Amino acid sequence: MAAPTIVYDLDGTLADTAGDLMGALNFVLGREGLPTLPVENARSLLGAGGRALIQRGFAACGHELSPQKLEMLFGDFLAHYNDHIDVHTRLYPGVLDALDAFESAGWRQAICTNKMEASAKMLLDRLGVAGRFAFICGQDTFGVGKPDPKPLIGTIEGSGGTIAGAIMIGDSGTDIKTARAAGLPVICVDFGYTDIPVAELGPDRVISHFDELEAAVAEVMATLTSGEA
Ligand SMILES: O=C(O)COP(=O)(O)O
Ligand SMILES: [Mg+2]
Repeated sequence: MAAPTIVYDLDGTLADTAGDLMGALNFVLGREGLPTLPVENARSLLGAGGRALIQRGFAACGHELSPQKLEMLFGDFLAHYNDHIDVHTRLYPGVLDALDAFESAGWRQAICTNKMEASAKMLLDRLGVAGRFAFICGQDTFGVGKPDPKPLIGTIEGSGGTIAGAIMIGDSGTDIKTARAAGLPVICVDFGYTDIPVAELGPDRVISHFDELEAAVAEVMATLTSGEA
């Protein structure tokens, strides 16, 4: 059987990126003369990519954006973000050990994020882990972002893996919907960016630390092969 594939979401799952994403949002809000938003707002603003973050951030300040204005702000947001991508951003505790464990066990590992592909690759490189992943997929890689299953399926295929035997690890309802639409099991961390507690959104398992990931994956995979799913 081909090596199984584990596909990770990035923001709120592998890395705590909220400080730098909210920093870039606050840069464009400030430039428009609007108040800045606290980093705690990240839970309800992140998860659907940069354009959605800007739209939601401006909506929180009572502003609707025209498509043209949004594109202009997105360009400035992205330039600021890419220049400050790892000021506050860190991998969550236990991530490196988990990546080591799955690599040693022969898994293919990949990323499927709603970040832009270039930003995701730059960030993973700065965090010293880009080489761990067989494929890194962003919101622009296949022309559509999560929750459409296309980027997840493309990530698995791009990694040389197969849907059967693949699993998604995420932090939000977006990741759960994406995994379900692609027919994959999904495990969620409970410390990421979602305003509704992730346990209420129906993942196969919830973990609170990466130390719990190997056991959770083993349990979910055993359930699938025994047909109890
Ligand atoms: O950039 C975002 O809003 C979310 O990205 P994610 O898909 O890695 O959580
Ligand atoms: Mg996420």
